Amino acid sequence: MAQSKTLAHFEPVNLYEFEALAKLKLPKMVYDYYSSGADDQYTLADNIEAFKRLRLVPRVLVDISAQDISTTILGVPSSFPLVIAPTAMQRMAHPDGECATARAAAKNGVIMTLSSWSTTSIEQVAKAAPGAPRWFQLYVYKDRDVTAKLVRRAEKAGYLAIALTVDTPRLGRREADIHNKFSLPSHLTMANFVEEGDAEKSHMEQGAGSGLAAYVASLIDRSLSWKDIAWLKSITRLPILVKGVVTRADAEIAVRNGVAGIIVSNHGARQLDTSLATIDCLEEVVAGAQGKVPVFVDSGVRRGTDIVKSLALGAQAVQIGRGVLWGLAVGGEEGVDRVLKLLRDEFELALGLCGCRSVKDIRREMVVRTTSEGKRPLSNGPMMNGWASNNHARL
Ligand SMILES: Cc1cc2nc3c(=O)[nH]c(=O)nc-3n(C[C@H](O)[C@H](O)[C@H](O)COP(=O)(O)O)c2cc1C
Ligand SMILES: CCCCC(=O)C(=O)O
Repeated sequence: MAQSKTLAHFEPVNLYEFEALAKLKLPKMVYDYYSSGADDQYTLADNIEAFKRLRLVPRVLVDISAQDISTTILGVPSSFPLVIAPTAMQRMAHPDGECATARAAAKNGVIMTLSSWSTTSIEQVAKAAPGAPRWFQLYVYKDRDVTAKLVRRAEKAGYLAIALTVDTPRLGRREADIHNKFSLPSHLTMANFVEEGDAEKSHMEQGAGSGLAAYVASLIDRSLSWKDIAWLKSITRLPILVKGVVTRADAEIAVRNGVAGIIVSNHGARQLDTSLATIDCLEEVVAGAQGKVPVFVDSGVRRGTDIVKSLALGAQAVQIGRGVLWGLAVGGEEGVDRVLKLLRDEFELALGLCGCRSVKDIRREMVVRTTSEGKRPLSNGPMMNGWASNNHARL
């Protein structure tokens, strides 16, 4: 098989190499859509840079011969603290699209989130890996009946939670998509609307600019507000997570509105350019959540060390978006499987080298903020945290 052959010839050993290989394989329009951020892409770069500014402070001579990196997410076991973020239109990356992702997620014991804008239907994805834990990401259409129907279908098909995306009342301006006149290739559909015979929602027109921007502008409900959490709760018994919160104030409101979890996200820098990197917002949001609901983080996670840092700053797990798309493009299910295993191995290694046997051993003190040159800020003194200086008081 051509896909496997590529893997056999050049085995990517990190997510950046998966991206480089994916770029070679994908049509330019598709690669550009997947990789782009909004406007000048300052936040796109900063999502990565911000993780680099954080440095780890390891402890030594801890027996790590029996590591356990598993965790529990909303009551569901997860082989390590990672959830697959929703990314739209996965069959542009590989013909097996969302089904390949679902199978690889199930095989690796991690939760997959399916996008509202999948190119495979809610039910088909459920059938691809029966019984595996999955969340459904919701975009709210102006037509609330259409929206409610999506939620009911997800519930019926066994999805365990609804991730309501709250950072996209309008689409961020992705300049490559405008140049490329991006639209969903005509052999593919927004599969959740095909059965309804709703061509306006299942297809995307190619027009003068980004077809996606036009689709969002005409169909997505810009009036979405906090009161709609109550509406959503009135139509489903599934737990609701809000995806796209980046402030303490919004985290507090989310908790008051009875959400089951908060996902700190800037949508992989595809919405508001020059917004803060999410890893720099995480602690604020964790404070706002007051320990009442779990907090997750995405945008810029590329390495096992990024997962350690996210957990040290209070996340229960990370989500990854593009990494899975690169895996899909490189090798379908096998490619996603490789990406998940890679991140799992990197996380286990980083955790062990930090002197942690399990995720429970992760402490805030393991992470320090540095300047962009990787220097500790002077104001924090030479040894700015107890983790490094308290002479093994923990042990
Ligand atoms: C190509 C692409 C499509 C996406 N589609 C969706 C989507 O349908 N719904 C959603 O809530 N987020 C979507 N996102 C955002 C991701 O869920 C996630 O927040 C982001 O990709 C995380 O950043 P990362 O790509 O740096 O891991 C998409 C992101 C990308 C790159
Ligand atoms: C409304 C956005 C469509 C899919 C998406 O979330 C993305 O491209 O980032």
